[in-house]
Amino acid sequence: MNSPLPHHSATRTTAEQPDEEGVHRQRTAIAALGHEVRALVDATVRTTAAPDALLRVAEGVRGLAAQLTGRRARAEIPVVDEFPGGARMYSPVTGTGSPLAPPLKVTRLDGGVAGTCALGLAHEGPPGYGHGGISAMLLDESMGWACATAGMPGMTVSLQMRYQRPVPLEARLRVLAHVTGTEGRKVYVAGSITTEEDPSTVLAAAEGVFVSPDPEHARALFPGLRAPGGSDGGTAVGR
Ligand SMILES: CCCCCCCCCCCC(=O)SCCNC(=O)CCNC(=O)[C@H](O)C(C)(C)COP(=O)(O)OP(=O)(O)OC[C@H]1O[C@@H](n2cnc3c(N)ncnc32)[C@H](O)[C@@H]1OP(=O)(O)O
Repeated sequence: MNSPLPHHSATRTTAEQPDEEGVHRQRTAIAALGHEVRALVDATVRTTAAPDALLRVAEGVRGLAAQLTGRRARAEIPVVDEFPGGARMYSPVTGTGSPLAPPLKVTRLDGGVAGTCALGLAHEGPPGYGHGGISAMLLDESMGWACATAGMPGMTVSLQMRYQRPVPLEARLRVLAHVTGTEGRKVYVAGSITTEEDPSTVLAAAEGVFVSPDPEHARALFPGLRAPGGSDGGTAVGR
């Protein structure tokens, strides 16, 4: 699992809740498929193959996609997820099941979180370097985790980025985030990206404001979210 932070396993209601072993098997399989599709994405943006080969592969991929049956509804929280504050298998940032995710692995630090990942050619902005939007995504997500770790899961209302050096592709990166203050439902957070090799040179930095929605707003935004036990329809957030 990619998100070893505290989670709320009872915050979601589903008609068919698999047992712990079933969830583990499903997550393992989701991560295995995510890994292979990420490799496919990498090969897709790296290849120099001729048009005939590209068209042949396109046909094969269409056939594979047709085997992925079932369809999760837009606001449905996957049975393998723990939201908020836990595993998000299909997150475009941390999700081991997402071909879009680097994926970023987040761990708790004293006073914040640290994330590690490497970006690939699929995340390119300037040739050889990461796209600025991808850096913002890594920071936004890590800062969101810092809020959750501080007990105030929230949504970004402001994110100010500073791009100081280009972020190299194919280098191990370290993303740090910590809460700098709170004011009512507002959480102030700061974050930075460096390489693991040179942690003293900040490549990109961000300051953000996150807001914990009040319970009524959270219920409206996330209808799949329920309080532990699910009886009162309340939420585990918005405190
Ligand atoms: C369940 C959790 C799940 C948490 C889920 C976590 C998933 C993590 C994902 C990573 C993070 C994301 O990408 S989140 C996705 C991107 N963000 C969004 O889509 C958020 C869109 N915004 C919204 O939906 C809304 O703004 C909410 C729900 C966040 C808050 O609405 P609200 O509850 O009505 O809050 P509102 O009264 O307007 O504002 C609350 C306080 O914040 C201040 N405020 C508002 N905007 C700003 C701002 N830009 N800069 C400074 N301060 C601001 C207000 O002045 C007010 O201060 P005062 O008067 O109280 O002093």
